[in-house]
Amino acid sequence: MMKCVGLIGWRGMVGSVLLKRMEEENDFLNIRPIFFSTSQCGQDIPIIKHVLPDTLKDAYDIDLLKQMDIIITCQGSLYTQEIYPRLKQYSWKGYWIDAASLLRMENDSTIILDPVNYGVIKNSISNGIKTFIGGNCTVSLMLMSLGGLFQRELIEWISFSTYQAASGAGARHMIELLEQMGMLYNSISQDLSNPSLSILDIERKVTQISRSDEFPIKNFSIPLAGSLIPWIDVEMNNGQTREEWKGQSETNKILGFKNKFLIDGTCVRIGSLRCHSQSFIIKLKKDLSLENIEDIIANHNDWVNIIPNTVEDTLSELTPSAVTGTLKIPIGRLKKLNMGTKYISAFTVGDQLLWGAAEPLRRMLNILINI
Ligand SMILES: NC(=O)C1=CN([C@@H]2O[C@H](COP(=O)(O)OP(=O)(O)OC[C@H]3O[C@@H](n4cnc5c(N)ncnc54)[C@H](OP(=O)(O)O)[C@@H]3O)[C@@H](O)[C@H]2O)C=CC1
Ligand SMILES: N[C@@H](CC(=O)OP(=O)(O)O)C(=O)O
Repeated sequence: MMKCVGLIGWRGMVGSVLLKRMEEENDFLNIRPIFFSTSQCGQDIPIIKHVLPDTLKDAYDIDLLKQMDIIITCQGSLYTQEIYPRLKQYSWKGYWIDAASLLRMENDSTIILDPVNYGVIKNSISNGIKTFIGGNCTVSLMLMSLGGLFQRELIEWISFSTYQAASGAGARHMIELLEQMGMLYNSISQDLSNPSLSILDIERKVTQISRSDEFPIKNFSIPLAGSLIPWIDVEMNNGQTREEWKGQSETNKILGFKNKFLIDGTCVRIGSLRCHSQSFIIKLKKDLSLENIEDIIANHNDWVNIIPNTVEDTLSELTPSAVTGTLKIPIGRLKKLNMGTKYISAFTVGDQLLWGAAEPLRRMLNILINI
Protein backbone atom coordinates (compact mmCIF):
# COMPACT_ATOMS: atom_id res chain seq x y z
CA MET A 1 0.00 0.00 0.00
CA MET A 2 1.21 3.53 -0.79
CA LYS A 3 2.60 5.44 2.16
CA CYS A 4 0.64 8.41 3.45
CA VAL A 5 2.97 11.43 3.37
CA GLY A 6 2.16 14.71 5.12
CA LEU A 7 3.73 17.78 3.47
CA ILE A 8 4.21 20.89 5.61
CA GLY A 9 5.97 24.10 4.59
CA TRP A 10 5.55 23.36 0.86
CA ARG A 11 4.49 27.00 0.20
CA GLY A 12 7.77 28.52 1.42
CA MET A 13 10.97 28.96 -0.56
CA VAL A 14 12.56 25.61 0.33
CA GLY A 15 9.18 23.83 0.18
CA SER A 16 8.32 25.14 -3.27
CA VAL A 17 11.71 24.02 -4.63
CA LEU A 18 10.99 20.62 -3.05
CA LEU A 19 7.54 20.37 -4.71
CA LYS A 20 8.98 21.30 -8.09
CA ARG A 21 11.67 18.62 -7.82
CA MET A 22 9.13 16.02 -6.65
CA GLU A 23 6.93 16.85 -9.62
CA GLU A 24 9.87 16.69 -12.06
CA GLU A 25 10.90 13.27 -10.73
CA ASN A 26 7.31 11.90 -10.60
CA ASP A 27 7.66 11.27 -6.85
CA PHE A 28 3.93 11.84 -6.37
CA LEU A 29 3.16 8.63 -8.30
CA ASN A 30 4.56 6.63 -5.39
CA ILE A 31 2.96 8.30 -2.36
CA ARG A 32 -0.44 9.38 -1.03
CA PRO A 33 0.26 13.05 -0.27
CA ILE A 34 -1.68 15.10 2.29
CA PHE A 35 -0.95 18.84 2.16
CA PHE A 36 -0.97 20.83 5.40
CA SER A 37 -0.76 24.56 6.14
CA THR A 38 -0.29 26.58 9.29
CA SER A 39 -2.33 29.46 7.82
CA GLN A 40 -4.45 28.34 4.85
CA CYS A 41 -6.33 25.29 6.16
CA GLY A 42 -9.48 24.62 4.05
CA GLN A 43 -8.16 26.26 0.88
CA ASP A 44 -7.34 24.21 -2.24
CA ILE A 45 -4.02 22.37 -2.45
CA PRO A 46 -1.69 23.47 -5.29
CA ILE A 47 -2.22 21.95 -8.75
CA ILE A 48 0.37 19.21 -9.12
CA LYS A 49 0.83 16.52 -11.77
CA HIS A 50 -0.43 13.11 -10.51
CA VAL A 51 -2.10 14.64 -7.42
CA LEU A 52 -5.90 14.72 -7.09
CA PRO A 53 -7.60 17.96 -5.95
CA ASP A 54 -8.04 18.24 -2.18
CA THR A 55 -8.14 20.87 0.54
CA LEU A 56 -5.31 21.93 2.83
CA LYS A 57 -5.36 20.34 6.27
CA ASP A 58 -4.50 22.04 9.54
CA ALA A 59 -0.77 21.66 10.27
CA TYR A 60 -1.54 21.73 14.01
CA ASP A 61 -4.06 18.85 13.84
CA ILE A 62 -2.13 16.23 15.83
CA ASP A 63 -4.79 13.54 15.33
CA LEU A 64 -4.44 13.82 11.56
CA LEU A 65 -0.64 14.17 11.64
CA LYS A 66 -0.47 10.96 13.72
CA GLN A 67 -2.01 9.07 10.81
CA MET A 68 0.89 9.93 8.47
CA ASP A 69 3.50 7.24 7.71
CA ILE A 70 5.96 9.99 6.86
CA ILE A 71 5.95 13.73 7.56
CA ILE A 72 8.18 15.98 5.50
CA THR A 73 8.44 19.55 6.76
CA CYS A 74 10.12 22.71 5.47
CA GLN A 75 8.18 24.93 7.84
CA GLY A 76 11.09 25.83 10.12
CA SER A 77 12.37 25.18 13.63
CA LEU A 78 9.50 26.89 15.48
CA TYR A 79 6.99 24.50 13.93
CA THR A 80 9.24 21.51 14.64
CA GLN A 81 9.69 22.63 18.25
CA GLU A 82 5.93 22.76 18.73
CA ILE A 83 4.73 19.66 16.86
CA TYR A 84 7.52 17.04 16.95
CA PRO A 85 7.53 16.53 20.77
CA ARG A 86 3.73 16.24 20.76
CA LEU A 87 3.83 13.51 18.11
CA LYS A 88 6.52 11.67 20.08
CA GLN A 89 4.39 12.04 23.22
CA TYR A 90 1.64 10.13 21.41
CA SER A 91 4.18 7.38 20.48
CA TRP A 92 3.85 8.23 16.80
CA LYS A 93 5.84 5.61 14.86
CA GLY A 94 6.15 7.45 11.54
CA TYR A 95 9.23 8.98 9.93
CA TRP A 96 9.97 12.70 10.33
CA ILE A 97 11.97 14.38 7.52
CA ASP A 98 12.83 18.02 8.29
CA ALA A 99 14.70 20.92 6.64
CA ALA A 100 15.04 22.83 9.90
CA SER A 101 18.19 22.67 12.02
CA LEU A 102 16.52 22.16 15.42
CA LEU A 103 16.89 18.36 15.68
CA ARG A 104 20.09 17.93 13.66
CA MET A 105 22.47 17.24 16.50
CA GLU A 106 20.08 15.12 18.60
CA ASN A 107 21.29 11.59 19.36
CA ASP A 108 18.21 10.01 17.80
CA SER A 109 18.41 11.90 14.51
CA THR A 110 20.45 11.38 11.35
CA ILE A 111 21.58 14.17 9.04
CA ILE A 112 20.71 13.16 5.48
CA LEU A 113 22.86 13.56 2.35
CA ASP A 114 22.62 10.16 0.73
CA PRO A 115 25.24 10.55 -2.05
CA VAL A 116 27.68 11.09 0.86
CA ASN A 117 26.26 9.05 3.76
CA TYR A 118 23.91 6.41 2.31
CA GLY A 119 25.54 3.77 4.56
CA VAL A 120 24.93 5.87 7.69
CA ILE A 121 21.30 6.40 6.63
CA LYS A 122 20.72 2.67 5.97
CA ASN A 123 22.23 1.76 9.34
CA SER A 124 20.05 4.35 11.06
CA ILE A 125 16.92 2.91 9.48
CA SER A 126 17.96 -0.60 10.55
CA ASN A 127 18.58 0.70 14.07
CA GLY A 128 15.08 2.17 14.28
CA ILE A 129 15.95 5.84 13.83
CA LYS A 130 12.85 7.73 12.65
CA THR A 131 14.11 11.32 12.49
CA PHE A 132 15.99 12.44 9.37
CA ILE A 133 17.16 16.03 9.07
CA GLY A 134 18.58 17.93 6.08
CA GLY A 135 22.06 19.31 6.71
CA ASN A 136 23.17 22.92 6.74
CA CYS A 137 23.34 24.13 3.13
CA THR A 138 27.02 25.10 3.24
CA VAL A 139 28.02 21.80 4.82
CA SER A 140 25.99 19.74 2.34
CA LEU A 141 27.47 21.62 -0.62
CA MET A 142 31.01 21.17 0.73
CA LEU A 143 30.46 17.43 1.15
CA MET A 144 28.94 17.03 -2.31
CA SER A 145 32.05 18.67 -3.78
CA LEU A 146 34.79 17.11 -1.62
CA GLY A 147 33.00 13.83 -0.83
CA GLY A 148 35.68 11.68 -2.51
CA LEU A 149 38.46 13.09 -0.31
CA PHE A 150 36.34 12.61 2.83
CA GLN A 151 35.33 9.07 1.84
CA ARG A 152 38.97 8.02 1.48
CA GLU A 153 39.89 9.87 4.67
CA LEU A 154 42.57 11.85 2.84
CA ILE A 155 41.83 15.11 4.63
CA GLU A 156 43.89 16.26 7.62
CA TRP A 157 42.06 19.59 7.89
CA ILE A 158 40.10 22.13 5.86
CA SER A 159 39.99 25.89 6.21
CA PHE A 160 37.03 27.46 4.39
CA SER A 161 35.87 30.92 3.36
CA THR A 162 32.26 31.03 2.24
CA TYR A 163 30.39 33.39 -0.06
CA GLN A 164 26.76 32.74 0.91
CA ALA A 165 23.67 33.82 -1.00
CA ALA A 166 20.84 35.97 0.35
CA SER A 167 18.36 33.06 0.02
CA GLY A 168 20.07 31.32 2.95
CA ALA A 169 18.68 34.02 5.17
CA GLY A 170 15.15 33.63 3.75
CA ALA A 171 12.81 35.06 1.13
CA ARG A 172 12.40 38.49 2.75
CA HIS A 173 16.18 38.94 2.74
CA MET A 174 16.33 38.15 -0.98
CA ILE A 175 13.65 40.77 -1.62
CA GLU A 176 15.55 43.29 0.49
CA LEU A 177 18.79 42.67 -1.43
CA LEU A 178 16.97 43.36 -4.72
CA GLU A 179 15.38 46.51 -3.25
CA GLN A 180 18.83 47.71 -2.17
CA MET A 181 20.25 47.03 -5.64
CA GLY A 182 17.30 48.85 -7.24
CA MET A 183 17.63 51.88 -4.99
CA LEU A 184 21.35 52.19 -5.66
CA TYR A 185 20.88 51.95 -9.42
CA ASN A 186 17.93 54.35 -9.50
CA SER A 187 19.91 56.95 -7.57
CA ILE A 188 22.66 57.17 -10.21
CA SER A 189 21.13 55.83 -13.44
CA GLN A 190 21.07 59.31 -15.06
CA ASP A 191 24.62 60.03 -13.90
CA LEU A 192 26.04 57.00 -15.68
CA SER A 193 25.58 58.70 -19.06
CA ASN A 194 26.78 62.12 -17.87
CA PRO A 195 30.37 62.53 -19.19
CA SER A 196 31.10 65.41 -16.77
CA LEU A 197 30.79 63.11 -13.74
CA SER A 198 33.68 60.84 -12.76
CA ILE A 199 33.11 57.30 -11.49
CA LEU A 200 34.28 58.48 -8.07
CA ASP A 201 31.53 61.15 -8.02
CA ILE A 202 29.03 58.40 -8.79
CA GLU A 203 30.51 56.05 -6.19
CA ARG A 204 30.29 58.79 -3.54
CA LYS A 205 26.59 59.21 -4.28
CA VAL A 206 26.02 55.45 -4.08
CA THR A 207 27.84 55.24 -0.76
CA GLN A 208 25.82 58.16 0.64
CA ILE A 209 22.53 56.51 -0.37
CA SER A 210 23.58 53.17 1.13
CA ARG A 211 24.34 54.92 4.43
CA SER A 212 21.14 57.00 4.43
CA ASP A 213 18.08 56.39 6.62
CA GLU A 214 15.88 55.57 3.62
CA PHE A 215 18.05 52.60 2.54
CA PRO A 216 16.11 49.31 3.10
CA ILE A 217 17.98 47.37 5.81
CA LYS A 218 15.14 46.00 7.96
CA ASN A 219 16.15 42.35 7.45
CA PHE A 220 19.94 42.42 7.01
CA SER A 221 20.35 45.40 9.41
CA ILE A 222 23.17 46.79 7.20
CA PRO A 223 23.65 47.18 3.40
CA LEU A 224 24.46 44.00 1.48
CA ALA A 225 24.24 45.35 -2.10
CA GLY A 226 27.70 46.69 -2.97
CA SER A 227 29.01 45.27 0.31
CA LEU A 228 29.19 41.98 2.25
CA ILE A 229 28.49 40.72 5.76
CA PRO A 230 31.22 38.60 7.42
CA TRP A 231 28.85 37.15 10.03
CA ILE A 232 26.13 34.48 9.63
CA ASP A 233 23.92 33.17 12.44
CA VAL A 234 24.45 33.65 16.18
CA GLU A 235 27.66 33.99 18.19
CA MET A 236 29.22 30.90 19.82
CA ASN A 237 31.38 31.19 22.93
CA ASN A 238 34.68 30.50 21.10
CA GLY A 239 34.69 33.32 18.53
CA GLN A 240 32.98 31.27 15.84
CA THR A 241 29.56 32.03 14.42
CA ARG A 242 27.08 29.15 14.59
CA GLU A 243 27.28 28.79 10.80
CA GLU A 244 31.07 28.27 11.15
CA TRP A 245 30.57 25.83 14.05
CA LYS A 246 28.30 23.69 11.85
CA GLY A 247 31.19 23.10 9.40
CA GLN A 248 32.98 20.63 11.67
CA SER A 249 30.17 19.40 13.88
CA GLU A 250 27.65 18.59 11.13
CA THR A 251 30.25 17.20 8.74
CA ASN A 252 31.48 14.68 11.30
CA LYS A 253 27.95 13.68 12.27
CA ILE A 254 26.93 13.22 8.60
CA LEU A 255 29.93 10.94 8.06
CA GLY A 256 29.27 9.02 11.27
CA PHE A 257 32.31 10.29 13.21
CA LYS A 258 32.99 12.43 16.26
CA ASN A 259 35.42 15.25 15.38
CA LYS A 260 37.59 13.10 13.13
CA PHE A 261 37.84 15.86 10.51
CA LEU A 262 39.08 19.32 11.57
CA ILE A 263 37.21 22.05 9.72
CA ASP A 264 37.02 25.78 10.42
CA GLY A 265 36.91 29.12 8.66
CA THR A 266 34.86 32.25 8.04
CA CYS A 267 31.30 32.44 6.72
CA VAL A 268 30.37 35.51 4.71
CA ARG A 269 27.05 36.69 3.23
CA ILE A 270 27.40 38.19 -0.25
CA GLY A 271 24.98 39.60 -2.81
CA SER A 272 24.28 36.47 -4.86
CA LEU A 273 20.71 35.22 -4.88
CA ARG A 274 20.63 31.43 -4.29
CA CYS A 275 24.09 29.93 -4.83
CA HIS A 276 26.58 29.51 -2.05
CA SER A 277 30.26 29.45 -3.07
CA GLN A 278 33.15 28.24 -0.94
CA SER A 279 36.92 28.54 -1.12
CA PHE A 280 38.89 25.76 0.57
CA ILE A 281 42.46 25.39 1.76
CA ILE A 282 42.94 21.67 2.37
CA LYS A 283 45.79 19.86 4.06
CA LEU A 284 45.89 16.31 2.77
CA LYS A 285 47.30 13.38 4.70
CA LYS A 286 49.33 12.29 1.65
CA ASP A 287 51.13 13.96 -1.21
CA LEU A 288 48.88 13.00 -4.16
CA SER A 289 49.19 14.25 -7.71
CA LEU A 290 46.58 16.79 -8.84
CA GLU A 291 45.35 14.26 -11.46
CA ASN A 292 44.80 11.68 -8.74
CA ILE A 293 42.98 14.19 -6.53
CA GLU A 294 40.74 15.23 -9.44
CA ASP A 295 39.88 11.58 -10.21
CA ILE A 296 38.99 10.88 -6.57
CA ILE A 297 36.75 13.96 -6.40
CA ALA A 298 35.10 13.40 -9.80
CA ASN A 299 34.30 9.72 -9.19
CA HIS A 300 32.48 10.28 -5.91
CA ASN A 301 28.99 11.15 -7.16
CA ASP A 302 27.02 11.95 -10.31
CA TRP A 303 26.75 15.72 -9.74
CA VAL A 304 30.28 16.81 -8.91
CA ASN A 305 32.26 18.04 -11.88
CA ILE A 306 35.91 19.10 -12.10
CA ILE A 307 36.33 22.49 -13.76
CA PRO A 308 39.76 22.81 -15.38
CA ASN A 309 41.86 25.55 -13.80
CA THR A 310 41.71 27.88 -16.81
CA VAL A 311 40.20 31.35 -17.08
CA GLU A 312 37.68 30.25 -19.75
CA ASP A 313 36.40 27.22 -17.84
CA THR A 314 36.32 29.03 -14.51
CA LEU A 315 34.33 31.98 -15.85
CA SER A 316 31.87 29.85 -17.80
CA GLU A 317 31.25 27.07 -15.22
CA LEU A 318 32.29 28.15 -11.72
CA THR A 319 30.01 31.07 -10.83
CA PRO A 320 26.62 31.43 -9.15
CA SER A 321 25.07 32.67 -12.39
CA ALA A 322 26.21 29.49 -14.21
CA VAL A 323 24.98 27.12 -11.48
CA THR A 324 21.75 28.69 -10.14
CA GLY A 325 18.68 26.48 -10.57
CA THR A 326 20.71 23.35 -11.36
CA LEU A 327 21.91 20.35 -9.36
CA LYS A 328 25.46 20.79 -10.66
CA ILE A 329 28.33 20.79 -8.16
CA PRO A 330 31.29 22.25 -10.04
CA ILE A 331 34.65 22.34 -8.25
CA GLY A 332 37.66 24.09 -9.70
CA ARG A 333 40.65 26.34 -8.97
CA LEU A 334 42.33 23.12 -7.86
CA LYS A 335 46.04 23.70 -7.38
CA LYS A 336 48.93 22.85 -5.10
CA LEU A 337 49.86 25.67 -2.73
CA ASN A 338 53.19 27.28 -1.83
CA MET A 339 52.86 25.91 1.71
CA GLY A 340 53.86 22.40 0.59
CA THR A 341 52.89 19.45 -1.57
CA LYS A 342 50.12 18.26 0.76
CA TYR A 343 48.33 21.64 0.58
CA ILE A 344 45.73 22.30 -2.10
CA SER A 345 43.14 24.96 -2.83
CA ALA A 346 39.70 24.42 -4.36
CA PHE A 347 36.59 26.49 -5.08
CA THR A 348 33.04 25.20 -5.40
CA VAL A 349 29.58 26.62 -6.15
CA GLY A 350 26.19 25.04 -5.45
CA ASP A 351 22.51 25.96 -5.42
CA GLN A 352 21.68 26.19 -1.72
CA LEU A 353 17.97 25.60 -2.26
CA LEU A 354 18.56 22.37 -4.23
CA TRP A 355 21.44 20.26 -2.85
CA GLY A 356 21.64 22.73 0.05
CA ALA A 357 18.05 22.19 1.20
CA ALA A 358 15.31 20.47 -0.85
CA GLU A 359 17.04 17.67 -2.78
CA PRO A 360 18.30 15.61 0.19
CA LEU A 361 14.74 15.67 1.62
CA ARG A 362 13.03 14.24 -1.48
CA ARG A 363 15.76 11.62 -1.85
CA MET A 364 15.26 10.56 1.78
CA LEU A 365 11.53 10.27 1.12
CA ASN A 366 12.31 7.93 -1.78
CA ILE A 367 14.65 5.83 0.36
CA LEU A 368 11.87 5.42 2.93
CA ILE A 369 9.12 4.57 0.47
CA ASN A 370 11.30 1.88 -1.03
CA ILE A 371 12.13 0.05 2.22
N1 LIG B 1 16.17 29.27 3.33
C1 LIG B 1 17.07 28.31 3.31
O1 LIG B 1 18.02 28.37 2.56
C2 LIG B 1 17.00 27.11 4.15
C3 LIG B 1 15.98 26.95 5.05
N2 LIG B 1 15.91 25.83 5.81
C4 LIG B 1 14.82 25.61 6.76
O2 LIG B 1 13.57 25.66 6.11
C5 LIG B 1 12.70 26.53 6.82
C6 LIG B 1 11.82 27.25 5.84
O3 LIG B 1 12.62 28.16 5.12
P1 LIG B 1 12.03 28.98 3.91
O4 LIG B 1 11.42 28.06 2.91
O5 LIG B 1 13.10 29.90 3.48
O6 LIG B 1 10.84 29.79 4.66
P2 LIG B 1 9.66 30.65 4.06
O7 LIG B 1 9.53 31.83 4.95
O8 LIG B 1 9.82 30.89 2.61
O9 LIG B 1 8.35 29.73 4.26
C7 LIG B 1 7.94 29.21 5.50
C8 LIG B 1 6.42 29.21 5.62
O10 LIG B 1 5.92 30.55 5.69
C9 LIG B 1 4.53 30.53 5.36
N3 LIG B 1 4.21 31.69 4.50
C10 LIG B 1 3.61 32.81 4.93
N4 LIG B 1 3.48 33.69 3.94
C11 LIG B 1 3.99 33.14 2.83
C12 LIG B 1 4.15 33.58 1.49
N5 LIG B 1 3.73 34.78 1.09
N6 LIG B 1 4.73 32.75 0.59
C13 LIG B 1 5.16 31.54 1.00
N7 LIG B 1 5.03 31.07 2.25
C14 LIG B 1 4.47 31.86 3.19
C15 LIG B 1 4.25 29.20 4.69
O11 LIG B 1 3.56 28.37 5.61
P3 LIG B 1 1.98 28.15 5.57
O12 LIG B 1 1.61 27.67 4.20
O13 LIG B 1 1.79 27.12 6.63
O14 LIG B 1 1.41 29.49 5.88
C16 LIG B 1 5.65 28.64 4.46
O15 LIG B 1 5.66 27.25 4.49
C17 LIG B 1 13.64 27.47 7.60
O16 LIG B 1 13.05 27.91 8.77
C18 LIG B 1 14.82 26.62 7.87
O17 LIG B 1 14.58 25.95 9.08
C19 LIG B 1 16.83 24.83 5.66
C20 LIG B 1 17.84 24.93 4.77
C21 LIG B 1 18.03 26.10 3.96
N1 LIG C 1 22.22 29.48 7.63
C1 LIG C 1 22.18 29.25 6.19
C2 LIG C 1 20.84 28.75 5.74
C3 LIG C 1 20.18 27.76 6.68
O1 LIG C 1 18.98 27.71 6.72
O2 LIG C 1 20.99 27.04 7.45
P1 LIG C 1 20.47 26.01 8.57
O3 LIG C 1 19.55 25.05 7.85
O4 LIG C 1 21.69 25.37 9.09
O5 LIG C 1 19.74 26.81 9.62
C4 LIG C 1 22.52 30.54 5.49
O6 LIG C 1 22.23 31.55 6.08
O7 LIG C 1 23.00 30.54 4.38
